[in-house]
Amino acid sequence: MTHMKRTEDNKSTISDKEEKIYKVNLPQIEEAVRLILEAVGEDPNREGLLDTPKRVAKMYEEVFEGLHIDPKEYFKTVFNEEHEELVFVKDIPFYSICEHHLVPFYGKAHVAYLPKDGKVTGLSKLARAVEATARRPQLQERITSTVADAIMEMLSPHGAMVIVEAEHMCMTMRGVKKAGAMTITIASRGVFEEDSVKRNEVIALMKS
Ligand SMILES: Nc1nc2c(ncn2[C@@H]2O[C@H](COP(=O)(O)OP(=O)(O)OP(=O)(O)O)[C@@H](O)[C@H]2O)c(=O)[nH]1
Ligand SMILES: [Zn+2]
Repeated sequence: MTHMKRTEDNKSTISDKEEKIYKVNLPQIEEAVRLILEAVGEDPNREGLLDTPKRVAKMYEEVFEGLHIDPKEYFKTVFNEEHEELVFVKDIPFYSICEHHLVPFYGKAHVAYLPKDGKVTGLSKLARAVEATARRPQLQERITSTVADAIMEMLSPHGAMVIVEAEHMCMTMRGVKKAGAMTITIASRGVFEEDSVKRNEVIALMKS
């Protein structure tokens, strides 16, 4: 017989995190933005720019809110469900900020794992882990491996596989200027690392 059980204490951990007021130094960001505007030759006191430092500070608070969340926490939500075949959430949209240039990179993440010993997490938690990991100064490779490693550590599955495909604005609007170039990164753990058939099954589903 199968049954689903939610771990109550874990649920409250997530809620606490989500309701947290992020401690970001907004005035310091505002001052920095005023300095940048001055430095590029703008007048931060002209009407159109007066509220810009405030807006940018709030934007950074939002896009970097993942700095205050440990994605592993989400995988404390575990259902005891005897399912030992593939679970795959694909096409999870995400937006992140490249840590080299502080401009966006964005695309889709695909997260698969093969549960073991009845440890199945909530589907939304896979997407939440991507979101929390993306919302900080990042590298695409690090988003990919962080999510895969968090699943492995918290759920001890047979394996986990994360594929991220993204376009980097630092390669599009500046520098090499190659609009449309997509970067694909893969992290394969456990059986997905060892077994190319299993890996290819995920890749085929991703493309379907
Ligand atoms: N591996 C990796 N590199 C990234 C990522 N985002 C941006 N980059 C790269 O980081 C590199 C930084 O290179 P640098 O030579 O230090 O900086 P740069 O002079 O601005 O480089 P260009 O972008 O080539 O003009 C560039 O090649 C970017 O394309 C990422 O998520 N992963
Ligand atoms: Zn960059």
